[in-house]
Amino acid sequence: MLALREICYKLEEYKTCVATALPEIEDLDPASKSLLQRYINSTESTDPSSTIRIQAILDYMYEKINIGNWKEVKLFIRKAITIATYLKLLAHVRFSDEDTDTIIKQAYKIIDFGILFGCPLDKEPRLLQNCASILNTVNVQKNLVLKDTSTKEKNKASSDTSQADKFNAIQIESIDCPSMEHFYKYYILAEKPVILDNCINHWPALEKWKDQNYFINLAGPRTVSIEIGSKYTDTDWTQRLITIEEFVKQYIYQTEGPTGYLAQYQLFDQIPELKSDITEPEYCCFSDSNEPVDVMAWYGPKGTVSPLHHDPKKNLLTQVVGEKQLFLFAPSDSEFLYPHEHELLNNTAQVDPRQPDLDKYPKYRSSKPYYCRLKPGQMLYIPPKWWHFVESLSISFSVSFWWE
Ligand SMILES: O=C(O)CCC(=O)C(=O)O
Ligand SMILES: [Fe+2]
Repeated sequence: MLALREICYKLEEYKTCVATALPEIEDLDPASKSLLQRYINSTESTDPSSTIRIQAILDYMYEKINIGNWKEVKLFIRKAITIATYLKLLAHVRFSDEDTDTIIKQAYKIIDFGILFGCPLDKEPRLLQNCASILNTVNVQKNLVLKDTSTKEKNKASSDTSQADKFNAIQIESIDCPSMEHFYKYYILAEKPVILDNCINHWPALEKWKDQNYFINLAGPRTVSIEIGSKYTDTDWTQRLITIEEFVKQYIYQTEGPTGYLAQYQLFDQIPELKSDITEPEYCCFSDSNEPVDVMAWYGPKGTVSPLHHDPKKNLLTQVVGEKQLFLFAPSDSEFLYPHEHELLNNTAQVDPRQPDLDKYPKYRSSKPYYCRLKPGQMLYIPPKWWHFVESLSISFSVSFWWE
């Protein structure tokens, strides 16, 4: 366990790389640049009022990124956010006069703002993640009040395993951890979905993640972005920034109020400690590109719904905690599923396969649904462009591996 002063020294070791990164951000306005430059300068950072001045830069940048479409936000602004965040963190840890617990919790909030809205610097792409790892070496008091009910939920949900008939659907076949060749030939090349059993028995996550206190312990004060509302196609759907501790307490265990879902979230990038609980499946090596595999977390209570949609990459959707029901359709079924017309939603279809409205969507009758209930320890291979609808039947944590 390190003292706060040592933490400061360790954080400050990144100053040199930030100092070289700043001049390379070419389009940044000279006023912001020279202000940031002043704070990288070590004598200036011993001034406690620097927190306020750096915050002013961050507020200004934040205003800029909130204009227009997120995808069009200029990278130089996001790089400047990363640098300003780092400097704010230094000033905060050095000058805050709160108790250590509060300082550390606040420090995680500062870092996560930078991770969410900033972007990697070329020279030190994991700057803020590394700062978080340094903070992890200080022991903060944990506040655990939760009882784990996931086992109860799981048993209830598992009581009915074969629902495929009820939905007039074909049960997706499951096979025991196939050889690489078998998986490649009969599923990847054939573009066929399949459930893989017994491939992740060695994952520590299967045990560790059953207890939601584990996440509070490991990363309670970290901020994440969650989705609120039953599904992203609803008009009242929104997103919210929240700490993991608040999320677990307010949304994982809640039975009333709107559903909160930590969906399609790069949690393992932000909190690398969680990565050691899982392993990238070897099947992901069958790739047509050098792009890294996208590893996404899907963590939520019972009742989260991902409406019928398709994704461009291959997917091994891995169930770690709880149970989900899924409906899959081949790409050739698209016309029977009524994709939304708007460009932003045209990978999403309107039909709800649980209760298809056949008056509104008569062609659905011609579709061929595939169905499964995915249980802890199982992986579902979803070929690229296959439609999928996903509903959690209990508290659930899934990890998807997307690759090209
Ligand atoms: O689990 C979910 O809610 C959706 C998962 C999904 O759509 C995916 O992995 O591509
Ligand atoms: Fe998906």
